[in-house]
Amino acid sequence: MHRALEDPDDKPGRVADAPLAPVGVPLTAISEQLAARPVTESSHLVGAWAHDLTADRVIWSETFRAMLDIPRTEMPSLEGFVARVHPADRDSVLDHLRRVLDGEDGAGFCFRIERSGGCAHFEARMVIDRDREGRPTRAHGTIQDITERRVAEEELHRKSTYLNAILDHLPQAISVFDAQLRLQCWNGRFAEVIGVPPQMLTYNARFEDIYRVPAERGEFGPGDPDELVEQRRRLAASFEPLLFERTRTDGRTLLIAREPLYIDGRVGGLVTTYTDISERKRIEAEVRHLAHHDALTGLANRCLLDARLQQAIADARRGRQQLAVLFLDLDRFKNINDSLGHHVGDALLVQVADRLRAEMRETDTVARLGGDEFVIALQGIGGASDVARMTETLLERLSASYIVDGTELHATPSIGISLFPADGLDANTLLRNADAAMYHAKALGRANYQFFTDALNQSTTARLELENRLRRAIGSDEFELWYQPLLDASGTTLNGFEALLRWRSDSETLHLPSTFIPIAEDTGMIVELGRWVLREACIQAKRWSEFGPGRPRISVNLSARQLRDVRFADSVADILAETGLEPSMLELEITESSVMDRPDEAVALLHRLKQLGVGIAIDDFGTGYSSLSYLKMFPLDRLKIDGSFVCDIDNDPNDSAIVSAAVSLAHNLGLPVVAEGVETAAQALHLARLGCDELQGFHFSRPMPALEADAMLRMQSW
Ligand SMILES: Nc1nc2c(ncn2[C@@H]2O[C@H](COP(=O)(O)O[C@H]3[C@@H](O)[C@H](n4cnc5c(=O)[nH]c(N)nc54)O[C@@H]3COP(=O)(O)O)[C@@H](O)[C@H]2O)c(=O)[nH]1
Repeated sequence: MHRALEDPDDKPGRVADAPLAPVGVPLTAISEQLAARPVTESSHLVGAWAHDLTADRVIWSETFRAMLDIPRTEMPSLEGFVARVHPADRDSVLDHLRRVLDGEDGAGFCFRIERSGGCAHFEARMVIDRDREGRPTRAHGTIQDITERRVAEEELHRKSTYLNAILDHLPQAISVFDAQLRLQCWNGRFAEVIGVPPQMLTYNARFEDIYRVPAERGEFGPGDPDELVEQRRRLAASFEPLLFERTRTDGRTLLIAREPLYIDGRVGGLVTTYTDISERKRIEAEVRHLAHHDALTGLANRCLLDARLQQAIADARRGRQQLAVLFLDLDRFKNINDSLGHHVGDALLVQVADRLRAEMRETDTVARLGGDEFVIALQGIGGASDVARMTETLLERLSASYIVDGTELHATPSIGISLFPADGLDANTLLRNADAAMYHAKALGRANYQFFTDALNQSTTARLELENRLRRAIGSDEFELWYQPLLDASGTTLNGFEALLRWRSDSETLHLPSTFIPIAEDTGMIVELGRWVLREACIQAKRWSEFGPGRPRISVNLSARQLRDVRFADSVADILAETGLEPSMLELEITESSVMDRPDEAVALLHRLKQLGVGIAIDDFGTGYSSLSYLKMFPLDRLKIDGSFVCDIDNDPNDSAIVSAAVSLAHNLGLPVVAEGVETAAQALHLARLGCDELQGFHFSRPMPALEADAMLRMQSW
């Protein structure tokens, strides 16, 4: 810290102030005068002394004696005085006396004496009288107790030492200018922060001289440095509080806080702190970036896409231009993720994002919505043919092979396109329609693009309507369970029923699950609906269990979404407890894909269900992974061979071979096999010969309402 206040110099032998007593006053006069004063320990008392050098006679005043604690009985002498001086100061005192006698101008000196309460400090003045030849004839002088002053100075010194240390340790730079804008106080960082040589910063240095240096370096922007400095000087001279940020030419950002300094109630200067907030700015920018960008690919996220789309729509509306929204989804990306692992999937997404970025113009927005879904907003397009050309290029680039971890991968996109204003006037509609067009592209065989059309519009609208009706239906008793029998291989014994959901939206229309289950899954309604199915099926099975011996088990289909519901196992337990159904009478049918989505979580859930005592069957076996490893991993009770292998089993030897292999695989694992979709007696016979344990299909019975199932059960003896 640099300051105006000089450090107090407590070395004996030097006095900074003017003489306390006039020089040359006759010693006798002083001593008589002083001897008359009371002896007290007061800083303004003065003790006097004289030394007749010719006669070697010393005189001390009463106060002198009192100050130095010398008894009246002691004869005054130079030695007597020196003996009382603090040993550490003796040499310098004697040296001073000697030098003054030798003719040096003797001003004053300081010394200490030891007292019981600590050291007392004295300031001494001394004058030498000389004869005509210049020989010293008499020395005389005064001493004054300056202990109080010294203590105050030491305290001040200690305080300023701490203050300096604190200021130099502060992370901020600090400067204090007085009311005339002259530098009074500053710390080490100040020179560095404003970029001036430290030696330029001196006490009373002028504001304008200091700030000219950064102004000339261009820190205050372009313009005449003198004018720029003058502007700043005028602003500072207003002594108004100020808080502002300044980015330096080296890229660092300073937060500058300026406050008037009040001394005795009046503005006495200006205190300015400079905080380097570059790191904070960097983190803020990073947080802002993260809030608006996808962490994996660095592309815009949903939030930024919405903002950009709204802006682009407003621009397009003003400029009467068109705008295209491309919704892009990678075909079979899930397979890559599942088979090669998420790290490969992620690396692929990053490469896709890079290719998209490379293809797009500055004005376009490329966003990742999550998973393998990307959206591109193209501004200022000429028309649909323009967009088609760009999309074809995109399709070609994205379909070229990728190398991930040294492995060549192939991933094609399906792209849906909507145009502003034709296909929507707001961001949500454009996105929804582009999404619908993308699904259409997928349905048409993937690796292609489709524009949104009126027909699509109609089917999207129809789907939305259905979605709303379904939502209403859940609360209004419009669902029914139908039951399809499961028979033994001979087709004579009823082993169980599969519960199949139906939706009776009015007395006329009975909706099959394929028309509404996918919507219920997409919207999450399946969780509530599935709970209703499970409860209804358990109530029914409990009733049947009371019909008598030969109780049929009940099979209930589960969707992937239900398996992801963390409370699913609890709700199964609750329903069993509520309905009183014996757990072993309930079998849950899950598809391969629904568990392979998150195998670890699925294994845990299936084990919990197993602990409840319910059975678990793999449905549609043969259409998905059909892998031995997962069959071993999951706690299964039955395997249901998909109907697609059954329908042509009598004509296609491959189907027969597949069923045969599946049966031996299941039997080796101790699992019974059900063949579903059995429509003819020949198929039933064929499947029984291949070793299937149970059969299900229209050949035996179509799904039927509960009352019919009741009747069938009562005739169990058929
Ligand atoms: N999550 C839930 N999914 C459910 C529920 N109820 C049904 N579903 C799923 O819907 C799919 C279609 O069911 P549905 O239209 O009822 O068709 C079933 C049978 O009618 C049909 N089947 C049976 N035998 C034959 C046959 O000989 N030929 C033929 N063409 N079709 C036949 O198969 C369907 C039963 O299949 P599966 O479940 O694989 O045993 C259906 O796949 C269910 O997954 C529900 O409550 N929740």
